[in-house]
Amino acid sequence: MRYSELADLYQRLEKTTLKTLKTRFVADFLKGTPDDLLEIVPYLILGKVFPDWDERELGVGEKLLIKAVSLATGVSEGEIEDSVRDTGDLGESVALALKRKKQRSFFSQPLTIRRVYDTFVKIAEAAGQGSQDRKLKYLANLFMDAKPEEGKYLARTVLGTMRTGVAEGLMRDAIAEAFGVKAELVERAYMLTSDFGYVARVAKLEGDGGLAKVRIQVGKPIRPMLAQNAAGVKDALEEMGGRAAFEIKYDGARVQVHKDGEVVIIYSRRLENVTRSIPEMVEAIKESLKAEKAIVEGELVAVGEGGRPRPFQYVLRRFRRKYNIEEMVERIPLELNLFDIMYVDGEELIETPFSERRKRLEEAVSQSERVKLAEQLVTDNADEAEEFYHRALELGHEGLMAKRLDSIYEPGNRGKKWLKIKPTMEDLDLVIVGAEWGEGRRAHLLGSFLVAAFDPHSGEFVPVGKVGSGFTDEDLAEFTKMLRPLIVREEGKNVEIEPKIVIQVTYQEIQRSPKYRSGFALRFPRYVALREDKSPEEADTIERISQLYELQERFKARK
Ligand SMILES: Nc1ncnc2c1ncn2[C@@H]1O[C@H](COP(=O)(O)OP(=O)(O)OP(=O)(O)O)[C@@H](O)[C@H]1O
Repeated sequence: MRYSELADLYQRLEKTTLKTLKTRFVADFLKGTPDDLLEIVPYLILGKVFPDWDERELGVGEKLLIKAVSLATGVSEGEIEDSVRDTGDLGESVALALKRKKQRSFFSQPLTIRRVYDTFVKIAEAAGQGSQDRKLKYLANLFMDAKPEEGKYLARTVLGTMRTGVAEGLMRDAIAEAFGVKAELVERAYMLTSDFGYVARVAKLEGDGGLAKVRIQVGKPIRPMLAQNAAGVKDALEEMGGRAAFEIKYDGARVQVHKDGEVVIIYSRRLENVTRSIPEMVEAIKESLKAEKAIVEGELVAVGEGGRPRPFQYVLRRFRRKYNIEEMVERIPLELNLFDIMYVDGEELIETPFSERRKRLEEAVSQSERVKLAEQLVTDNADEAEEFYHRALELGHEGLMAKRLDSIYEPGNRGKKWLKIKPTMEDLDLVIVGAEWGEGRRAHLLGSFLVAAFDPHSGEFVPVGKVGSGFTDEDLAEFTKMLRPLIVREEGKNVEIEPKIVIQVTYQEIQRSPKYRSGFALRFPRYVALREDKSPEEADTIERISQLYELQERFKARK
């Protein structure tokens, strides 16, 4: 299949904002995709080469890409850079450079999707000495045979800046439409395997029946089950029917561990493979997890003096580190608090009640200094739970989780089977969708950021406020650098930004307001931290804000 067909699809997707139309375009394309490409095409459509949980990445930056295009077209690197400054869009500039190319090489071969993908794999796998040169050569070869439009999308794929507005929900619907299968079954299979390529293949070749039989697989991350807020311990206990498991809510980063014999893979909350950044945990898990094959979940916490937890950003620093990891092992010691088990030695446990899963977890793990079980109290006594809650806070933890004893594990669901209890109003994790250039000394920096919540029904991001405080000068410089490539449109001082970056925002209150389409506005929003561990679709939703609003009003009424 020709790559030009895919380029054509990207172009059509870019030209419409209508979700139904986009879904149809993607569905038609998938329908026409041959079986052997079905595992890779959904990801290419999403603007990715590999699923997020795949450890491979291209490792190609803007500089190398420009060099490759220069090599392929004879247009100098300087000229391409100038052009990027003019167009503000590298993809566009690559297309322009390809248009200027004097002559098509005599041996030029039309690009196929297979060739593009195989080249990407080679680029991702190039390592060690001379790898930059090899990557350059592979890329230049692709651009040599690319038509301008193809070049544009190749560049965007390589840099991860595709802007076709296709997200997970749309892909799910498109797979269902393409192969005439039920969207719920596609969703279910995806929640269990996080693999659109695999799901698309099963949908096509085995239909609804095949999808319904999809099981979790060691080595493919399961979408995490999530929690809602509770106003307090008492409310939580009531909601759970009078008796519940309370656990410490550790303030770290959630991880999902897949063990298969000697192989241990650790996924972050975003289901990215973070194994390499925490080698000491891999060893500790191998020792503690007695089962041969297992999938377990827990919260990874950075421990400070006297065993007190440090803020979750420390764990994220560990995840980010690519070099001199050993030094970080010393500087930021970690502890894993396991709280769930989804699979053990051939047995799938997600439909097993939580109380039983906990037992299985206890059996599968022998605790050590680095690997522990989340501290738990099963009770029907509100005072006892309250006491546990206060002790958790005193020890420096975030609060408690309450879990229904009879609940199954619901991948990707934020239901009422798990509730979190925290002392303050919850900070929100919101997506940056716009910004404003500063003034005077800060004219070259983006200053105030329009933040939005996710609406899973429409797949859109709906603004709820503007955040201008809480940033240091360094933060603003970093955000400007990060957001510049994501600028979609500029109008005067205002810029529209592609929803990619999630930040944690604190605020005084949620207000009802006609100012935004969401109907809500944050009062005194303030930046707290960058949430690199969350994708835009994992940001807080409009429903959640509405729930928090109701909780807030209840709190107020009580006071
Ligand atoms: N004992 C525990 N059981 C379950 N989750 C826990 C536990 N301790 C800490 N956590 C963390 O709390 C989170 C549960 O809250 P929620 O489902 O709302 O996730 P979240 O959106 O990441 O929220 P938050 O920002 O509060 O961590 C889990 O994702 C996990 O990272």
